[in-house]
Amino acid sequence: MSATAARGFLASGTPAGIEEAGEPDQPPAARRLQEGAVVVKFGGHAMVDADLQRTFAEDVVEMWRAGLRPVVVHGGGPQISAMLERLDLETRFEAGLRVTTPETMDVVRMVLTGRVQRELVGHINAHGPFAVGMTGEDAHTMTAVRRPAWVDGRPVDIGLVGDVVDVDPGMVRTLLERGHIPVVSPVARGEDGQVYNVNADLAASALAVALGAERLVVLTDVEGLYANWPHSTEVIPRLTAGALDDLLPDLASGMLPKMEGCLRAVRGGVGTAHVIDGRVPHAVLRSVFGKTSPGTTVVPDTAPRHAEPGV
Ligand SMILES: Nc1ncnc2c1ncn2[C@@H]1O[C@H](COP(=O)(O)OP(=O)(O)O)[C@@H](O)[C@H]1O
Ligand SMILES: CC(=O)N[C@@H](CCC(=O)OP(=O)(O)O)C(=O)O
Repeated sequence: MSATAARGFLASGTPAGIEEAGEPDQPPAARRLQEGAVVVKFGGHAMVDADLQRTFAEDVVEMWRAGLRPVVVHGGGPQISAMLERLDLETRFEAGLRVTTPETMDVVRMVLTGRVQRELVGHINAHGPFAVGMTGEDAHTMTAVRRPAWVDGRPVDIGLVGDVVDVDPGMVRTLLERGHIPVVSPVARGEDGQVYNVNADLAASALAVALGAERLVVLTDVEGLYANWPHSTEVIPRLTAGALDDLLPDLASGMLPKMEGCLRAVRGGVGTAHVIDGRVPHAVLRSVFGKTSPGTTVVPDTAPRHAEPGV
């Protein structure tokens, strides 16, 4: 779907490929979502293609034009790994999280805030003066503590990896109220004076909870959560928080922080959390305005079995 078609969808109807979502001038999902923020996490694997970055930016601006309040939290794992490799620095992951030495942390901060965030801000601002980049450090938005990790039941030291324990959403709210689209890098401050590397899925989830967001939408490089991966690529379309909780210990690394983030989000009051395929152009618009979201939807335990349009 082109940007013009996407605009057409919001303005006057439904282009091919998107299910009818409601009245043509403004889909019901849009009306409902205007009440709250929609936190969109753009994963590093989904953003390796410049065209996808551009269509992602178009989607975010279209959401804004429809009256929604999008907040972007970006990843950048592959981009960090590429830079570490160029610098001849070793990198490894434990339980889906990058083992972060002080030297690694410098590179993480440089790549996320100096490059990935700037690129996204640039793509969004090609459409107008919307995006403002910030990190979790700014205005004490995210406070983190060192995250403990276990592998096979044994504790492992993963260094300066943070778990967000406090979010002050004031600055993000101020930006939203002033009509901006915040673009947030997943770096947080610690009360111990350290800067922490936070997995972007978990940062997005914590921010969504603090904002009381209507939705968390996580873009990645697969169609959703696969049942029995890597043996099958059958997508689980819908999960309650309780069912996801049971599944979590069996998940492999990439999906682990994503699904943990979705679980924390819905348990923290976010309406629904969605994992969708960011390789599909305009996936965000399909998720937010379609009758049902593609990919995997996580709902609170109390959610009605037959969800409303747009869920
Ligand atoms: N159950 C699963 N379903 C789908 N993908 C899975 C699953 N378990 C592990 N994965 C892996 O997780 C990856 C997505 O996580 P990740 O590489 O961290 O992406 P991102 O950069 O979007 O955060 C997929 O490409 C896939 O290889
Ligand atoms: C602690 C930790 O693992 N932090 C991540 C932060 C970036 C991220 O999460 O990027 P994706 O969403 O693209 O995976 C990292 O260093 O790769």
